[in-house]
Formats: sequence, C-alpha cells, structure tokens
Amino acid sequence: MSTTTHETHGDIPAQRDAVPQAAVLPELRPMWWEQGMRARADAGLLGVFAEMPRLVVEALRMSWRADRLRTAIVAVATLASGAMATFGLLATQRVLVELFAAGPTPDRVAAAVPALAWLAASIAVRGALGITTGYAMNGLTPRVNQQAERRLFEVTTAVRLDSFDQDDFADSMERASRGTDAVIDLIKGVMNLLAGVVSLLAVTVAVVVIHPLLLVALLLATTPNAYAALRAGHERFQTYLQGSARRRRLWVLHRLMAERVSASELRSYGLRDFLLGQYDRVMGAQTDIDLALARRVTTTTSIGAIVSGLASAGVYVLLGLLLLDGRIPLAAAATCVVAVQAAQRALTQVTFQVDHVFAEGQHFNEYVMFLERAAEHLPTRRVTPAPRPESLRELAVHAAVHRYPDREAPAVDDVTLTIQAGETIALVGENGSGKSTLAAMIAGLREPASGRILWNGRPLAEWDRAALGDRICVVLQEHHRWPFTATTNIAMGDIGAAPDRARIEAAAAMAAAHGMILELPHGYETLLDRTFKDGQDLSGGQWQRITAARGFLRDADLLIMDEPSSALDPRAEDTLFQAIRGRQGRRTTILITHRLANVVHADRIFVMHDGRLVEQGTHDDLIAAEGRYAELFSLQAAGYTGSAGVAP
Ligand SMILES: Nc1ncnc2c1ncn2[C@@H]1O[C@H](COP(=O)(O)OP(=O)(O)OP(=O)(O)O)[C@@H](O)[C@H]1O
Repeated sequence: MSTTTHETHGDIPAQRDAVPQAAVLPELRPMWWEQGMRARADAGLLGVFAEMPRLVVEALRMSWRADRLRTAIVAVATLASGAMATFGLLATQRVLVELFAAGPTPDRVAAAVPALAWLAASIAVRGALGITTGYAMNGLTPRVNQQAERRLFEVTTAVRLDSFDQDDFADSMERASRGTDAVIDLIKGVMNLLAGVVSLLAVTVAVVVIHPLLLVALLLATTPNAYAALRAGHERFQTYLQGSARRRRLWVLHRLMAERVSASELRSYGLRDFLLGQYDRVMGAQTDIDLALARRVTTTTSIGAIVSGLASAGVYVLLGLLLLDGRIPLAAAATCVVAVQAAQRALTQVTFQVDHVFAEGQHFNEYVMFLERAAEHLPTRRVTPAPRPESLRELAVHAAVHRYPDREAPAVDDVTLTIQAGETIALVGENGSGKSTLAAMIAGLREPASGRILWNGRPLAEWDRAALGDRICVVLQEHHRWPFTATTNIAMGDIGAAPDRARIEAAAAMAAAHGMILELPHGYETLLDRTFKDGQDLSGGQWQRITAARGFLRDADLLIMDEPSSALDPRAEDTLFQAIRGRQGRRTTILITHRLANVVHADRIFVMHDGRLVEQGTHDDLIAAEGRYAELFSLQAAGYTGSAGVAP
C-alpha cells in the first residue's frame, strides 16, 4: 500500500487537471462521461448565470408546492424589510439635515426627534420582519427538504435496475443528493438577494441624488470584489463537479471502516492498515486538490479585495474634494458617508448572496438535471392502459440476449425456452453462466437487449406492470437483510395485503423459519437490526429462511428462487424443497441451484453455459445424454459417495 500520497500527487496543486494518471486509483481517473460536465463547468460565468432564472423559478415553485403560506410570508417580509432600509436611510438623512441646520442645539435636537422616531420605528419594523422571516423559514425548511428528498427517492426507486450498473448514474445521484439541500439554501439566498437588491436600490437613489459621480465611484469600489467572489464560487464548483467518484470512494471507505457489516472481515483479515492506507491515498488526492483550490480562491478574492479597498479610499477622497469645493453641503456629505457605508454593506450582501445563489443554484441544477435525466432510466411507459395479465398459462423466452454495460460477452446469449404453467423447472450451470440474469429477465427486472419474454404469448412489457408483478415472486440470490421486524420481513412478500399473522406463520413454516423466529427474544416482533436497541441479527442460514418465507407468502403464479438453500442446514433444506415440490402441478416455479440433488424432481432442467442454453430435459434424460449436466451431477455425487458418476 502506497503511503507516498504527497509524492505521487505532488504536482496536483500546480494544475487542477494534472493528476498523474498512473499514480491515481482507476476509479479516481477522469472518466469519459465527465467531459460533458467539465464542458458545462468550463462554460464560464455567463453561461451558468443564464441558467439561474430558470433554477430560481423551479426552486420557488418547489417551495410554493411545499408550503404556500410560509413561502408567501418569507417573500413579502423580505421585500418589506428591503423597503424599510430605504425608509431608514431617508429618516437618517432627515435627522442629519435637522442636526446640521443653523440655530441653538436644543432646537435642532427637538427638530430631529420626529425623524429619529421614524428611524427607530423603521429599525423596529425591520427587526420584526426579520423575526417573521426567520420563523417562516424555520417552518419552510423541513417541508421543502422533505419534498426535495422525496422526489429524489421517487425516482431512485423507480428507475430500471440496470441504471445501478452505470457509474455515471451513481455519480450524478451523489450530486443530486447534495442538491436536495440546495433547494432551501437557494430560496434563502434568493430572498436575501432580493432584500439586498432593494436596499441597494434605495442607497443608490440616495447617492445619485447627492452627486451622480459618487455612483460611479461606488461601483468602482465594489465591482472587483463582487467579480472575485463569483469567480471563486465558479472555481469551487468546477472542482466539486470533478470530485464525484472521489467523494463516493471516500464514502465507501468511511462505511467499510465504521460499519458493522464489514467489521468482522476487517478484523479477521487484518485489513485495518490496508483500508487506512486506501483512505490516506484517496484523501491525500482530495486534500491536494482542496489546497490547490484554496490557493486559487484566495488569490482571486485577495486581488478583488485590494482593488475594491483602493477604490473605496478613492470614493472618500472624492467626497472630501466635493465638500472642499463647496459642491455639496456638510449635511449631504454626512448623509453620503452613511449612504456609502450602507451601499457597501448592501453591495457586500448582494455580492455574497449572488455568490451563494450561484453556488447553490449549480448544486440545485445537478438535482434538477438528475431528475430530468432519470426519465431516460425509467421503464418505458405505455400511453394506453395495459391489460392486466391472467393466470400464467405459458411463459416463453425467445432468442433472449442480455449484455451488461462494458461487458463484451453477453451474459445471456440467444436463449429460447418455454415453460408451461404448473411446471417446476431448474436452471443449472457453472458460476457466471447466466442463470440469475436470465431469471431476472423472466421476472421483468432486466430487459432483454434483443429477443422477447412472453407471458401467455404477450411480451412482459405490454402487460400492466404492477399487476404482472403481483403474479411473480422472486427470491434473489443476493437477498437484502431488511432492517425491520421478522414479521415485516416476511410480510414484505405481499406488501399490498393487510398483514395476516396466520399467513405469515404458514409461509415461515414452509421455509423452516417458524420455530427459529419463535425463539428470538421478541418472537415475530424482533427487530432484525443489531444497530438499534433490542435489535437482533441472524445467522446466514436463518436470514435465508426468512427470505424464502417472504417468497412463499404470496402463492405467486410464478416463483423464482435463486439459490434459496445455499446456507441452509440439511433439515431446513429438506423442508424448503418439500414446500417447493408442493407447488408442482399447481403453480410454476423456476429454481436455480448448484445443489443438483434438489433438481432431480424438477419437470425439466435447463443447463446453461457461457450465457447459452446447452442442454435441457429431465434428470434422467440429461444423465443418459452424458453431457455437461451428467458431468456436474457426477462430480457432486462423488462428494457424497466417494466415487464418480453415481446417479441416485
Ligand atoms: N451487474 C452486473 N454487471 C456486469 N456484469 C455482471 C453483472 N451481473 C452479472 N454479471 C456478469 O454476467 C455473467 C452472468 O452472471 P449471472 O449472475 O447471471 O451468472 P449465474 O449463472 O447466476 O452465476 P452464479 O452461479 O455464480 O450465481 C457473469 O459473467 C457475471 O460476471
């Protein structure tokens, strides 16, 4: 493990894109799909600015949908607060005029009192409006966040399964998750920007009234700072855009080092130093990039601040000259100092908010673009309502091909087979021969690249998707350990139905799970997540029983069981296969297993090899044919009997 991060990445700070290819983990190299993003990031400030109005409207629309009343309160209070700033400035001017007027001091102070009262009132109203905005914003924030996140999850739970095989999808999802937080920040930024712009307009008017030349000076004093802030924001976002893979990698490493699932293997294999080394390497690259960014940002903002500072000094010199020249009276000059300071504050606020809106707008844009692009990942929608499938009579696979992204050889290659209702068929073959992929296509989880899967003669995609899903149940090889109670874990097999304890227990019994669940500290109500109070974990075989029970809960027309018994003890395995045999002639079952003794009773066995269907028939047919199946069967049987080639 390399610990020479700073040597290998020594030249990163010099240039953002100069990460030496050979020294970087493959997953951290710039990918071809990043080119589009980089083009967008390099589009320049103006290009990105052009997108802002659309994004702001979209964010406000989301806020409006989430909570109309609070959105309206925030908008009105913000604008009113800006208007109050104008009012306050006018009152200040009035106070100064009265104080600088000729006459005895008590009279001048007395004359200034009404204006002072107005000034105090405007400050009080502004304060009240600020509290109102804060109060409304506090209520708005969780509602908007919830809506933004929900929309994201609505999409991530609906996209096709193959989307998760694409790294660009995962990266854009990572940025979209960050973008959910950006909605409310964008709205806050826009509101603050509005307030800033209103007060800026107010002081601009005041300054122009005093002397138009001051406006030019004021602009000169603030524009360099504003531009520098925006430039820096743009730089930050460019770097952010290119770091998706790196951030995801870090997140993976965080989880590997801090989560329960990997804790045992980490210790048993002594992976601590290895993982810490990986972390140092990725984090080292990230730190170098961050430092380079910090240097660029600091240079940009420093130059902006210096130029702005010099120009500010110029404004005061100009004011002094105008005063000395007698072109403006003393009261006006004093107001002007107040106005210039107010203008600078307002401009600083506006600049800061523009930068903020700009940065959050770009994050929000990632969210919006992800939602838009995700439409391409959704299953094709039918315009006309699709018919609901009747009970399965025949399931046919015609010349089906499936190819995973970036894999040249098809995982399933030109497979044709027909299954009649009530049959129990077995898919067997060596690891990687395509069994699970074929099963996933039959279940409608993956679409064939070419060829067709027909349910009662009609392609799967032409049936009502939800109704078809109700007729198919899949027990996956890589089942998920859902962190819910045992009851819920099984009830999830028929999530649309009201939970029925008797049904759940019957399904558990079919999978040899009933007794085992009763022995848990809280029986069926035991939470199967050790990371919560009173939560429990199960052994691998116990989890597999729960998973199989979930498959049995709904007496589905078609049950696909992918390696349902790999972790089961012989007794549990026997119970499970008896349950599967109980479906024979009544319901259709597709069984994938390497334990060939369990497929002897199947109506037909399909043998796959390198994605192709190479043999089919009953156990006896295939043994007699002395082909691949007979060879695999003999090898396994020899393990039990100590001799080769023994059929039961
Ligand atoms: N998500 C994926 N992305 C890329 N390739 C995949 C993916 N899933 C499977 N493959 C590849 O597709 C081929 C078929 O895999 P599949 O899981 O269908 O085989 P299998 O016969 O079920 O194997 P096993 O007996 O090990 O479960 C293999 O070469 C595998 O490496």
